[in-house]
Amino acid sequence: MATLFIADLHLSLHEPAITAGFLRFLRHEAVHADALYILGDLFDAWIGDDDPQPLHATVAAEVYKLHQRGVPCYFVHGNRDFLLGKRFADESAMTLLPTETVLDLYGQKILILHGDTLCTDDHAYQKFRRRVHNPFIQRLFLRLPLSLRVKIANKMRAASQQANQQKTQQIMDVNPEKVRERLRHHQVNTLIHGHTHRPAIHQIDLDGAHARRAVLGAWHQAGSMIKVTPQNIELIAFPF
Ligand SMILES: O=C(CCCCNC(=O)Nc1ccc(S(=O)(=O)N2CCN(c3cc(Cl)cc(C(F)(F)F)c3)CC2)cc1)NO
Ligand SMILES: [Mn+2]
Repeated sequence: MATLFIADLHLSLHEPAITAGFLRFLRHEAVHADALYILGDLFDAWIGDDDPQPLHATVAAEVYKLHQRGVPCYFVHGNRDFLLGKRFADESAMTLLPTETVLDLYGQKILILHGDTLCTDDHAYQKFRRRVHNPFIQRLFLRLPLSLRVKIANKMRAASQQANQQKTQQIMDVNPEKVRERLRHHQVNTLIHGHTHRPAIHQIDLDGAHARRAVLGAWHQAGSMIKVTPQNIELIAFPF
């Protein structure tokens, strides 16, 4: 009896070892779980479900096999793959979840989200996020020829990397008050997210009560998952 959470694999054609690790994880670990939640940035970029990259079809087919084995898979958008849509979700039999969801797992309420919305000190990013989450802008972008979307994406990824180098570590982490505000809003004492690539389970004092924030690691040299069972919540790093 376990529910698994992963995030920030940043799958791309340039990192075949991570893709191979993910497929092994699906076949040997996720297949035995009650459910798998992917909390965003599964892909390093996403410019539309019509992008014919072979990687997408490979991943969709492998995730679909979970569904055939009776393991539900849920997806929360990250700041990279926020355009992943219904077509890919159907191909992979993933259920798309909103930005924030409160789960009731084995009797414990848990708030799940990607984590970028917690980084409220990163004003430049929040401004970027508001713009690209505008439905009108999204419809416009997705109507552009794929070749133009590729060009824009390459420019934006480079600009992102550039911008991140200028940012302090502090502003790129979650804002502690925002974390507490979200826990209060949903009336939960446990939160699981990714995005910051700083894996840890933090104990939080929430108005005198005990709360915790569990952060998933990115998949670079190893895999990272959070395993929730009726007894506890574990952060596990594993070789892929
Ligand atoms: O940790 C931190 C740092 C976080 C860093 C955040 N930066 C970050 O995520 N950047 C980023 C994310 C996705 C990509 S992309 O390549 O996948 N792709 C680019 C083009 N996309 C687009 C969509 C729309 Cl609707 C509209 C446009 C428009 F209008 F601009 F053309 C473009 C779709 C997505 C490229 C870069 N902060 O706390
Ligand atoms: Mn992210």
